Amino acid sequence: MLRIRDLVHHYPQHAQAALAGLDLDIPAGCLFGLLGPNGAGKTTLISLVAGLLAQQSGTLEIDGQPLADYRRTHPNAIALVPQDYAFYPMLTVTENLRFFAGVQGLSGAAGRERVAHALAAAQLEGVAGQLAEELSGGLRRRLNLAIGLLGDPRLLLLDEPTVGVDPQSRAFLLDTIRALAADGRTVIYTSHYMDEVEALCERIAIVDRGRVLAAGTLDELLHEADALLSLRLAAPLPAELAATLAARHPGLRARDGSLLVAGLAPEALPQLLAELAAAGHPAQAVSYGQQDLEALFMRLTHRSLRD
Ligand SMILES: Nc1ncnc2c1ncn2[C@@H]1O[C@H](COP(=O)(O)OP(=O)(O)OP(=O)(O)O)[C@@H](O)[C@H]1O
Repeated sequence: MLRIRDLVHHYPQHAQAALAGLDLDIPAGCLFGLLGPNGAGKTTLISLVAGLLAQQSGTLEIDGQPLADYRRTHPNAIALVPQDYAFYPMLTVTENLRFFAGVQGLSGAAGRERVAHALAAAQLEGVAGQLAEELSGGLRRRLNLAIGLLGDPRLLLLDEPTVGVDPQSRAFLLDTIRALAADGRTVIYTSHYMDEVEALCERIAIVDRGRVLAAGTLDELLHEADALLSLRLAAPLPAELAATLAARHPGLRARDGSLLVAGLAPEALPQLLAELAAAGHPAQAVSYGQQDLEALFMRLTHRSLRD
């Protein structure tokens, strides 16, 4: 459905390209995850697809049509749900929805039907008359999403839609997004949360410095990943010791009471176990050969998602 080739984008007064020749194919009806650290180019990419930024060079096509032509013939087919709250705090939930429906040319009975549909899809009926500024973080995210659904888009672009929400709202949002994709929509989902992308998305692209470093189904990506060594420890490793070990064993990271090491040569294992024991943190259990998206991500980008 969406075909992207050699997409380049420069912001004025910014020497480094935000997109540096990005290639990507996103099949129709796919729930697609864009995973990348801060500044990777995710927002720039979806802003270009949404038409918020003018295309500078490269190819952007939907169903074989240049994006600009597609947008002209299908004005409401692409919707962006931005990272920031994009509604009026001093209007109620319903007033916001009516206003944004009007902006999209949805008036009269059709407009009312779309507002009711968006309210129901985001389960906001119970707070329809409340001022947006009085909503909790989770309900604000749902209002952002509801506004994105007004035009019944075929392609929905979600920019970190679960940032700052409580676990219950997060679970609700993820279920809603799944249902939207199951309905045949194409959904592009950007996130820092590896677990969300893993659980939600059928296909994933790892993006960094304006390029796609790897793309495919989770299985395909993990197939290419290095085997992962996992050590269970009695207690979390002190940060200083973890840093010392990471300097000697690239791909090592401490997570709670575990130590994970990607791509460790088997002959280096005894030395690592001896170092841990000498430091007073002997491994209690060792497993080898797991695959892990986070390890692949770190190997490809040389940084963690929050760097
Ligand atoms: N309006 C702007 N003006 C100048 N430079 C920008 C602008 N927006 C983004 N950039 C730069 O372009 C690059 C890509 O940024 P972008 O926001 O697309 O990344 P991102 O992957 O969405 O990051 P984040 O997860 O932090 O939102 C970064 O180097 C960023 O500093």
